[in-house]
Amino acid sequence: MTARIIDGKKLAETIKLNLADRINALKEKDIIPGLTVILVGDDPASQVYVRNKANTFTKLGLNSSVEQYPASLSEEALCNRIRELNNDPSVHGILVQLPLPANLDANKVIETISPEKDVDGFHISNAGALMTGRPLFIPCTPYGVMKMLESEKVELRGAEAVVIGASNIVGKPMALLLQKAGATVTICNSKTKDLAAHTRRADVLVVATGRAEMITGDMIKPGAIVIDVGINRGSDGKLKGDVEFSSAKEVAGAITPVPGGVGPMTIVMLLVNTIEAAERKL
Ligand SMILES: NC(=O)C1=CN([C@@H]2O[C@H](COP(=O)(O)OP(=O)(O)OC[C@H]3O[C@@H](n4cnc5c(N)ncnc54)[C@H](OP(=O)(O)O)[C@@H]3O)[C@@H](O)[C@H]2O)C=CC1
Ligand SMILES: Nc1nc(=O)c2c([nH]1)NC[C@@H]1CN(c3ccc(C(=O)N[C@@H](CCC(=O)O)C(=O)O)cc3)C=[N+]21
Ligand SMILES: [Mg+2]
Repeated sequence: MTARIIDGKKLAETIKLNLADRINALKEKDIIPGLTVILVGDDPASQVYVRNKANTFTKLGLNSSVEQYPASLSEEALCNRIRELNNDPSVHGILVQLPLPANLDANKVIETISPEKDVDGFHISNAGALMTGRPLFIPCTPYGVMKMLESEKVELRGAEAVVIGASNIVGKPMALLLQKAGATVTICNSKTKDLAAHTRRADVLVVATGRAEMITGDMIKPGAIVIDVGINRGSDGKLKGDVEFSSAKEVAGAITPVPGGVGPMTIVMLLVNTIEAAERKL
């Protein structure tokens, strides 16, 4: 048996179509949801993502601007610019593309963003709000994964969910959302002993490590739902997930591809969060 492919690109398009009413209702009140993306340095991969985000926004008639700064930008100058954006009523969302150059303290920069405009959900107060069950913004990638599981009608209550990766932007919020939905959650990291023993128990397996194709079919429970968050660019320029798709699809019940899986969902949830931020200003 071969796995069902969970088409993130298609689901993202469907969600976008369903946002039209909310966007129009805002426009009738003369509000156009606006996102400002700040990119520091000249990492080519970051430039691609930032361009994808901006294109998605403008196609839907939303405002989006990208501000690019040299890697030499000082922390103070960056924080001052963020404070200006915090006070600009035409800006509903502010996103500082990560990773930042090493001379900048990412925590300090993110905590300068007003929590009401932190559409990534990375601000420490938004992380705390999510943890205590009162989220202001749900981080886009885990949010998108939950929408994929919903669309697949995956029963999460009582499910064994295993999340590999424990970052603040993917693994940890992912685990919280799965837990809230009723799953029994295990979080694995690079020190986990016998990773395969954990992954083989998973009804729902979410992989977010940044280690290309580290999860192979023999590590997957037959019929499991496999969500591959990884984005790894090979030396051939092609994108690879953290899951070896060819072997995993022979065992899993359903699986997300890379590209065309979680990535497009992340962008559409950023749209959702920005619209939500604008609606709160009504
Ligand atoms: N599709 C999308 O929209 C997005 C994709 N990504 C992609 O997702 C991946 C993860 O991103 P991010 O969370 O930011 O990465 P981080 O590097 O911040 O975190 C990686 C996590 O994986 C764990 N890990 C690393 N190696 C192993 C291993 N061999 N076994 C078990 N756990 C391991 C680390 O463990 P430890 O804590 O012990 O260090 C850490 O917790 C990347 O490929 C990234 O590009 C990220 C954001 C959005
Ligand atoms: N503050 C901040 N917020 C983020 O959300 C954030 C970030 N920093 N830094 C980098 C990661 C990564 N990320 C992706 C978003 C979309 C795709 C995406 O659209 N992927 C497409 C293909 C892209 C391609 O072809 O390169 C896909 O998987 O089909 C991928 C990765 C958001 N991130
Ligand atoms: Mg993807």
